[in-house]
Amino acid sequence: MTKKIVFTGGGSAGHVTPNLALIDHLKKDWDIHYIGSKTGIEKDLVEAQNINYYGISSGKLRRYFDLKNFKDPFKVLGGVMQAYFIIKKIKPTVIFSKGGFVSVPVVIAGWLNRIPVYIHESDITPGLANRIAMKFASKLFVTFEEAANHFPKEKVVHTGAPIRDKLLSGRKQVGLEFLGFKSSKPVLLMMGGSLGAKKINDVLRSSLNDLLKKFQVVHLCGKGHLAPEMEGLEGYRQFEYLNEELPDVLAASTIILSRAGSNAIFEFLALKKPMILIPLPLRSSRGDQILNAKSFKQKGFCEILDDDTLSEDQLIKTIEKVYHDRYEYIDRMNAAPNTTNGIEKILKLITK
Ligand SMILES: CC(=O)N[C@H]1[C@@H](OP(=O)(O)OP(=O)(O)OC[C@H]2O[C@@H](n3ccc(=O)[nH]c3=O)[C@H](O)[C@@H]2O)O[C@H](CO)[C@@H](O)[C@@H]1O
Repeated sequence: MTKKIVFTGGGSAGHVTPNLALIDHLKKDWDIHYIGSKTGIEKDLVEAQNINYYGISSGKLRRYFDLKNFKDPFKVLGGVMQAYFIIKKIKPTVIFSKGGFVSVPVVIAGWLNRIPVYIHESDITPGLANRIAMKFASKLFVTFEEAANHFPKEKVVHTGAPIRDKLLSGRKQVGLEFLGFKSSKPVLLMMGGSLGAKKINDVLRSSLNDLLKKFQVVHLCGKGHLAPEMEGLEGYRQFEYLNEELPDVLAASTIILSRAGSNAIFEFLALKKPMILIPLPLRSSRGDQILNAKSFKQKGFCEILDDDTLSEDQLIKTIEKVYHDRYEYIDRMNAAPNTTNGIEKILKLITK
């Protein structure tokens, strides 16, 4: 009998790309199904891989007051019902959840169907979705070693981050050609999290006059954040989101400016790219990125800038410092243990 697995997770790419990394390895021997929301980023990313996709209704779990908070519990309940019948029909061996609010109904429905549920948490502290979901899970896998303290001891396993294989085999020259960049000038890659980062986009763009004297800049600015007036600027390329070309563009990048989303920064670490991180501030998050960035700074992998006080001058100076000291950051990353890929450990636990 073919082994079957249901994946879930969505809302932003960080709740999807780790699933894709695992799916790549399971495709050959497992029958794979994905339950996500009807319109989230996960739908496009998963369907592009020709995986059976089921859209369910899902409510957003908010930490702030909103009239929708009264309607959304009913959507979540509706999602549990839909997921329950989908899972009952598929009869999977296991369910793997990467979190995000759409995963909650799926995890509950899996538990109701008595299917073992495994959850992965990328950040040091669990998000609201995973805090609810972990009560229904058999095992909890975590990216950060420090995260183990925030989960029930009997369930938690430190595995590291599942990283897509293709990201680790990018070709520098192909990346430079795709970007239309020269090999004689360093490349700064800016990744603002999968949904972009408006404030950093603005400060980076107004620093370009200075930055482009020393660097070529490739800017992943997020959906709806392209600046048409900057098209054609020599040494500057902007994209809303890169998929197939990302491995080559990463290989062509010398240093990275980024938010501090867990998956992205572990990918940069695996590729040994010195980083400048600007974590999402507390006023618009639970502070998970601040903890992620602090952990990397403590290990000497990055510099941190504060989103609230970010200025052009500070950004330019920090980029220049990290570029100047780049080999020191790379040495520390090379010396760090277990930083490449959590895939093997997770696969072992799932397939057991
Ligand atoms: C706003 C928000 O809530 N952000 C959270 C979200 O971030 P977000 O969804 O931005 O996730 P991450 O930064 O962890 O990962 C982004 C993923 O998208 C990929 N990518 C990005 C841009 C692009 O053009 N192409 C591409 O493939 C990256 O390679 C990476 O695999 O989940 C992370 C993991 O739980 C958290 O740490 C973040 O705090």
